[in-house]
Amino acid sequence: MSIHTPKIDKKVTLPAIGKMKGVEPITMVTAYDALFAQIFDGEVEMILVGDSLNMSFLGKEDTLSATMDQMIYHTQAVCNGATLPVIVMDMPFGTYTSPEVAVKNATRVYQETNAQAVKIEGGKERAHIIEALTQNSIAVLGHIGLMPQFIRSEGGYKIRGKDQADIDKLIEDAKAIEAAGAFAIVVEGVKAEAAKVITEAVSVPTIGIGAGNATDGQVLVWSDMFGFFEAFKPKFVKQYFDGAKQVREGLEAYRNEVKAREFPSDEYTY
Ligand SMILES: Nc1nc(=O)c2c([nH]1)NC[C@@H]1CN(c3ccc(C(=O)N[C@@H](CCC(=O)O)C(=O)O)cc3)CN21
Ligand SMILES: CC(C)C(=O)C(=O)O
Repeated sequence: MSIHTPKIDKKVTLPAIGKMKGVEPITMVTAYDALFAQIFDGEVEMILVGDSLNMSFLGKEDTLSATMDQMIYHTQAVCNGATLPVIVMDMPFGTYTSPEVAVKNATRVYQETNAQAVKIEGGKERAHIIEALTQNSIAVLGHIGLMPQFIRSEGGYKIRGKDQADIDKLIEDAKAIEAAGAFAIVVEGVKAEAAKVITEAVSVPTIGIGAGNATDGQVLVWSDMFGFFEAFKPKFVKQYFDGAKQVREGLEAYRNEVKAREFPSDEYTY
């Protein structure tokens, strides 16, 4: 039905993502269902089925209680809606505690969904997990910097890369997960200067969120960028659409018409 012409007209592959570094910024958004995935199909190179869905779909306070079953269900929905972007599923908290556990859980992602990769939070300390996954032919998107699955143990969401020691640690993390085989790395909540040097230190693309504009790509949570998520608004969120406001206006019009017996008019009546 759409008269819209998509920007991307063929399947995006993981090697194609790698080749975009230094050539063209990579665009990524989250999606949790088929309807929005269908709208995003052909518009962005990558879609993340983020465990942020625990907050912006399920309404919980943090991401920690997301489960494999829940993530797989949403990833199936997203894969039903979008076929062109690389689709990445976030591995939930506690599902990659050892190489064996990680391989067992991530194998389900390839067997039960059409996702091309999984995302794992963690730097050097998780490199052996990423290595086990990639050696078992499961593609991994790394994730360093502010890592939401660490919120309780860290005592909050903390911006990283504020001093040279932390920048050095982040570079070490990025290099370790690149060496372990990650095809790209999400760099979240990091000072722009730090994200720039991290990006320069690795040969795989960095995908930034709250990490300035020197990374090789950007990712945003769809419900943040379109104004549906109202629980909080981090500084890095740019709102491109006023979703909640538009929906409320639509609902008010509907309510008024129903109350006035104006809807359904003849046009909508058998
Ligand atoms: N809807 C949504 N959007 C997200 O970007 C997101 C999620 N959910 N859930 C998982 C994580 C959590 N994220 C967050 C949450 C809060 C801040 C935050 O409060 N940031 C403060 C700065 C904190 C500091 O200075 O140390 C801010 O004011 O931006 C940042 C990232 C990003 N992720
Ligand atoms: C914020 C992004 C990068 C994420 O991990 C998520 O959506 O869960």
